Parts: sequence; C-alpha cells; structure tokens
Amino acid sequence: MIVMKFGGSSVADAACMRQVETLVRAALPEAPLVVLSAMGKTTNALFQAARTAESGDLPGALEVQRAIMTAHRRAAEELFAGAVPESLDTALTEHFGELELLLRGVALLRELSPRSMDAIASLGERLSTRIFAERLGAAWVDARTVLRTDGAFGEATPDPAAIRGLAVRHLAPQLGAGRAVVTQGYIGATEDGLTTTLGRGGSDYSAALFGAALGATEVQIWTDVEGVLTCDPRIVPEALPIPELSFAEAAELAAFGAKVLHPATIQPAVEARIPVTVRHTLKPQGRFTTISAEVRTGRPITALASRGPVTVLTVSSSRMLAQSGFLARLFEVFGRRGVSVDLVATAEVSVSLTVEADVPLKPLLQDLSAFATVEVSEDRAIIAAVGERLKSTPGLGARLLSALGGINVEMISMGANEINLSLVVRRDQADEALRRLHRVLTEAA
Ligand SMILES: Nc1ncnc2c1ncn2[C@@H]1O[C@H](COP(=O)(O)OP(=O)(O)O)[C@@H](O)[C@H]1O
Ligand SMILES: N[C@@H](CC(=O)OP(=O)(O)O)C(=O)O
Repeated sequence: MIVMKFGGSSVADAACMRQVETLVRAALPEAPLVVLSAMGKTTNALFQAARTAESGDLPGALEVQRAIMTAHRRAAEELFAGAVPESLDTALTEHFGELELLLRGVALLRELSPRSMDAIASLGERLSTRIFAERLGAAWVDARTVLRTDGAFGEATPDPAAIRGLAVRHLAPQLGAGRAVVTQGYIGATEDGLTTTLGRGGSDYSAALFGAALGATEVQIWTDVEGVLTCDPRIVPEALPIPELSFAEAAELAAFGAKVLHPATIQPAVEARIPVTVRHTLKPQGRFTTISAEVRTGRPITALASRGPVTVLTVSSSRMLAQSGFLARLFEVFGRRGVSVDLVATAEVSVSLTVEADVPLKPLLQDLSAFATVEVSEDRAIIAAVGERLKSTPGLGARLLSALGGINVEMISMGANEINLSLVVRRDQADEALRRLHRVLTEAA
C-alpha cells in the first residue's frame, strides 16, 4: 500500500479536490491510504474563531464559523453538481453544530484551553475528509481511532506502538488494491478518546506515522511545489527542485525552516526505511523529490533554509571555573528551565547559543547570573546550508562567507553530522543572505 497525503493547498476548493480525485483514482491499484489536511486556510480560520470566542465576542466567532460553513457547503455543492448526498449533508450539519457548540462554550467561559483548541481545530480535517470520501465513494476512517497520542494538547506526541496495533485493526482490513481509504492528517486522540493535534503542519507527520504502521512502500506528500527546492521559493524565486535527498538532509532542512515538510515527518519513515516523495498536485508528471536512505551525491550544498526570529545568548564565565565545570553548569540551567538550544559555538571562556525568540529570558538570565555574564542579541535568524558533500568539499566555507560580503555573520556552527553549516545573521538581512548563498549553491559543482 501507499500513503498519499494532500496538503491544504491541494484541497483548497472543489476544483482542487477534483484534481486530487483524479490522482487517487489513478493510484487505486496501489491500495492508497489518503491523508488529507483541512481545506486551504481553514485551520487558521478555526484558530481565529476560537480566539474571537475567547475574547467574549460570540457574534464575531460565529461569523467566522459561517464563513467556514459556506466554503465547505460550496465545495460540496460544486462537487456534486447541486445534489449533495443526504449522508454528507447530515455529516456536515453535525460538524457545523459541533463547532458552534464548542465556540459558544469558549465564549461563555472566556477560556480557551489547548484541549478546547484541539477539539475546535480538528474540525478542519474532519470536514475536508467527509466531503472528499463521499465524492470518491471511499471508506472514511476517523484518524482518532488510530493515531494514539499523549495528552500534550496542541503538540501531542504519538505512540507508534499503539498506532501500529490500531492501524492493523481499523485501517488494514479496509485497504486493498482497487479501493482507497480516506482519513485525516494532523489529528489524533488520547487513550481516553480526547481529541489532540500534532502541531501546525502536522499532517505530513500523520502520513509518515500511518505509512510506518502499515508498512507502506511509499509515503507521497502532495503539495504546491515540484518537490523540495534548493531554497524557499518565496525568497529565492529561482530555487530549483532537488531530485534526491537523504533522510538526514531532509530532517535538517525541515528542522531549519523548510516549510514544505513537517520536521518530525522523516523520523517514522527513516525507522521503517520507507521512501518519502514530495510532489506537485497540479503537475503530477513534473519533477519531484525522493527522500530515502540511499544517498546519491549531487551538489556540495543541497539546499538552504532559514529560521527566525531567534535570540543569541553569549554566556561568559564570570569566575575562573574550569571550562568543563562551566559548560556543565550552563547546560544544567537550560535543562532545568526546559529551554532547548539550537546552535552552540564555544570559545575558551564563553559560549554562544541560540534559543527560540519566545523563550522567557528572565528566569534563565537570573539563574545564569550566579556564575556568568550574558549578552543578549534578539531578532536574529539562523541560515542553514545543508548537504552530504559539505564536509568533503574544500574551500566551500570560505566561498559562502565571502559571498555574504557586508552581511555580518555573528555565529557559525557545523553540525556534528557535518551535513549542516549554520550561520547566524540579523533577521532583516536573512533574505538577502539566502539570495547570495543561493548563487554559491548553483555555482558550486
Ligand atoms: N525548500 C523549500 N522547498 C519547497 N517549498 C518550500 C521550501 N521552503 C518553503 N517552502 C514553501 O512550502 C510550501 C508548501 O508547504 P505548505 O504550504 O505547508 O503546503 P501544504 O498546504 O501542501 O501542506 C511551498 O508553497 C513553499 O512556498
Ligand atoms: N491543517 C493543519 C495541518 C497541516 O498539516 O496542514 P497543511 O498540510 O496544509 O500544512 C494546519 O494547517 O496546520
């Protein structure tokens, strides 16, 4: 069997869904499990409705709910030429009613817990899959019966062993050559049946988890670009599709901001040795990327990605602590405060490191002040150059740095796996830095 995941842009309206239908029908011999995201920007709209309700503005929240309803009803009407089957009509009405109840509850209490937010957010995927499954005449499976997670609402952690068991029970019997099964990305449930989500963009992750649980021969991520490109095309329009990526390269790119893949996607696929392909829904015959364990070396720099804003902390030992003692105390503070560190560069008496911009700094700085002085630089961005051949290409670092010319590089770090060279620059210079580095990427053979 294969997994075919279609992102929000691929199911944005009736015309898009027709194209998805064509692709799925063509793949029926491969026994596809179709994993869908919410239509277009529905998840954003659901978040907006929930936050509006939380502020006490129920009419405002219900207005957003009506806009969501209209978009889904219109798509259904168009797909069924005005004759929406009664079963679908009933399902949609039930879902809209559930959304309204949830929003009324939030508005009444003026309280929006992550748990309520997940219940509300789950409606996007539940609606899109209802419409599509009906159109395809395929089985519809509620992902919450299979995708078991912990109770960390908003960013739940899946339980692969439980998912395997549940997939064998609820999904496998329905899968087979000649028919498709439709389910949702992004959503799951706890053992007690409470709805959870895997975090924004989490449908890719769902697809990989289902693929691993069912032993898929391929996980296909269908989106609006011809695969993973050498850089974010919104920043570097001349970015090129990458035919082949290693699992390690893909994981680095996703972690460092390449939005096309959810960072966690690769993990279940790596463990199960399942190739992941990234393809363009509107150009199925076009180019695409295959991500697999096998590395066929291409350019020295495979791709660039950037992530920001981040904050750089330069921590200097205020006492004559032995360096080993200093590092131990330093990381103990980050561990205790639950702050994860992305990049680290060490000198004899100081360490520079980056943390997410939204990390509360006050408690951290207070703890560090016991044995160190800290300089804080906010509004920075990490730029990552990723490639399996980085380490074996002499002079590449020098070429990258000289291409940056007047852009000040405040930190440099080579990842331990030696396939990621990361630089920190001011955030307002990050896009220009990417454009200049991309020239080096295309020139370097
Ligand atoms: N390196 C990259 N390669 C391809 N796309 C990228 C890259 N970096 C960022 N993107 C952006 O990711 C988008 C696809 O991801 P996303 O919007 O989440 O799609 P979907 O709705 O299909 O899940 C592309 O339209 C592109 O703008
Ligand atoms: N709908 C969810 C999950 C997701 O993965 O969406 P997309 O495939 O459109 O990035 C979100 O918007 O976060």
